[in-house]
Amino acid sequence: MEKLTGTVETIVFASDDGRFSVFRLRVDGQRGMAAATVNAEPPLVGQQVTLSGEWVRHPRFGEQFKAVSLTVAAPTSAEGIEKFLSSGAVEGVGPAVAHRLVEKFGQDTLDIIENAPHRLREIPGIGEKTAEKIHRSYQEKVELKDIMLWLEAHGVSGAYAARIYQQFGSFSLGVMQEDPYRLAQEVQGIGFTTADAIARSADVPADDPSRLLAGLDYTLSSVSSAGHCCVPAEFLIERAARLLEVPREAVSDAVRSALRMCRLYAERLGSETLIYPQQLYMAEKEVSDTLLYLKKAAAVFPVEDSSLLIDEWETTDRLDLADGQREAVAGALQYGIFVLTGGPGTGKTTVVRGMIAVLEKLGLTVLLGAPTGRAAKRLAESTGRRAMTVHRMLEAQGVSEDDGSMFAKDEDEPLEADVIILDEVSMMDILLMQHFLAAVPSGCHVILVGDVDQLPAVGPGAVLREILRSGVIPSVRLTEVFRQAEESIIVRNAHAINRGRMPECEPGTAFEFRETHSAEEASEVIVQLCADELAREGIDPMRDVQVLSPMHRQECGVDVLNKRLQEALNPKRPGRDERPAGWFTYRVGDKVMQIKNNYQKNVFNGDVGFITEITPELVTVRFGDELETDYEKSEMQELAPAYAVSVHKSQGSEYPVIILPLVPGHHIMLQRNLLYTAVTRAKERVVLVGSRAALRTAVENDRTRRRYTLLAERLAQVPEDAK
Ligand SMILES: Nc1ncnc2c1ncn2[C@@H]1O[C@H](COP(=O)(O)OP(=O)(O)OP(=O)(O)O)[C@@H](O)[C@H]1O
Repeated sequence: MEKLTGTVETIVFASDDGRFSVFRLRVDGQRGMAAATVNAEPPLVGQQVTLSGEWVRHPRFGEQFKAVSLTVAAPTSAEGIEKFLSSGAVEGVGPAVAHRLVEKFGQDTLDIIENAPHRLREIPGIGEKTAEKIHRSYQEKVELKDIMLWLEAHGVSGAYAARIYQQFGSFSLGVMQEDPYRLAQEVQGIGFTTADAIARSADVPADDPSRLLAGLDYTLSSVSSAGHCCVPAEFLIERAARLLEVPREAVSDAVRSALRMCRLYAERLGSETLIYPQQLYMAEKEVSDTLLYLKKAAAVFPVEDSSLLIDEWETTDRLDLADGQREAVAGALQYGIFVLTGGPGTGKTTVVRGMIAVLEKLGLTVLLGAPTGRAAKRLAESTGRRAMTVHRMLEAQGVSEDDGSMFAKDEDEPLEADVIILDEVSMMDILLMQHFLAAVPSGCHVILVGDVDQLPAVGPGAVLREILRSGVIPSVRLTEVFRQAEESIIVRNAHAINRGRMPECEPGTAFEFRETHSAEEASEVIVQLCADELAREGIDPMRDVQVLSPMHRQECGVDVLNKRLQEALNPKRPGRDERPAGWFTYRVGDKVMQIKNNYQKNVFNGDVGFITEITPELVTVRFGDELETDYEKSEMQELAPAYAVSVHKSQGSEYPVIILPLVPGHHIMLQRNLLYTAVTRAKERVVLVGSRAALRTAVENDRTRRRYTLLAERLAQVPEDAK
């Protein structure tokens, strides 16, 4: 490793996320300048830096010093100080003021800015406010530099400095030294591993209680991101002990003390003890309590004979409801909480329309919602009423959910409605359900509609399934399929798959299977179908076809398919602007998906659009016919390429044609409810591509991985008279 010392002359490039920069420096004892790169925030112009790393040859930029670490000393010479201050690094100081300051205070300038800012007023033109501004801005730089130095000195990348400073300001060094695990909890982008590296270098012992707790938190959060609300104690202890490299007994003790502090909670189920993080314990308990309360506190609507009202609607709508459907419409009038489930084409939407008609006839206010923007839009279209996302209904505050939404609607300011109907409830996790139920006014009837056989929510819990499993919440499960036979081979096959039977796949029908012998071949067939075969049949591969995949990585995973489909459907051309962002280079014309709800832009998770323009600052995306939205560089992570999307991401959306690869490499994802969810996204045509063996595995595998949650037990356990 070589060392290089010099004075920074110019900053050539600094990435927005502070993870990479290029600068030029005048190397000590040498003539001329050198270019250097570092995976960190850039130093300041005028700073004395010492780099260690190696010389490399960049194909475009030539000889560069690639630094793996950078340490900074404040400029010491008067000339260096003036250069540093002139660079605009300190607010309130430009070249003229810098010159006057150095002329007056010489080598002491920085010392005076830092420790005696009142003296800055000796310079004509600097008043009290400006002096204070200069002091504060310089102080910030000094602190940031100190944090960076501390991190580098402890073997952790200085790139985290800005984020730590943003969160803890002047307390940063204190937090890093005294309570480093707070970094993992409170600084975005810092996980347990980084916080642990910082803590260990600050000599925090391996069995320090704060370390054990942080390790438990981390293990529990990775468990909940796999969809669980709780986890068997044994499993938690085993995993945390392995992560922390400490004996199991130490972790057991930490669990016991966390339970005493109410940081963790425990429940017993048979011989098993299940451990919850506090947030999910509260969520599960509140959801259970509120559901039972709603059941008990249902308002009695002014209707003598509901069947007359239903008859009337059947006549106007020229429809004969099946018994289950009738029971469900009546359920909306009768119960404070009611669940309607059923597969595709079983008439859930028809029942919802019936419910709305009957409830409105009684002059009741009905609110409609769904967990995603796409699902809300479809609900609005099929009922002819306004429908909102649950987040919007609850008036989520904050730009996107990641900001840790707070909701304006809650128990203190509940929603205003007599009845609330939510669709696609299989996609709601326990936390969203908790927030929703908190905002339901007393006496209001809540109707939850969804297909319980779909994949559960991405977040923790399996709310819909658990409510049904409890057996204590009134519900109807529709099983009869009403869709016309000819248009419903997709629906028929969806039901077959759901019962564990192989689907009928016939060439030339709306449900085809293309046999391939390798993942490479499958991905070639998919590209050929989109770029050639379907296009020749007049199907627009960009707008009408959605390629889905069970996985992200691997040959037939979402990432590879996106690259290959982009190459085939929207190739590189001179004059077609591009923007690299992470692993994908976006191009004008690309099909993209919004992957977070963004209330300011009015675009929601799952919305698909096309890039219409790329400038050095902005990427413009058109969603639908009306909405055009600009994305700044820092917002690009809200987008993902959408030539192919994961089955999970497709939940709640429908497409004319879906193509799904099923190859043995997808092994763990070959599950019945995943295949079922994918197939039920298609309105007109399904093409499965892969091996029959993989299809069979998916159909037969109904061992959907168990989700640890005790919502059903909680609901069912409460003594009958309290329900
Ligand atoms: N009782 C009935 N008699 C005749 N046709 C019906 C009946 N119920 C529903 N249908 C028809 O069956 C089709 C499917 O119904 P609907 O759209 O309500 O089902 P769904 O469960 O919401 O389906 P999906 O989940 O696929 O949207 C529609 O064309 C609807 O008009």
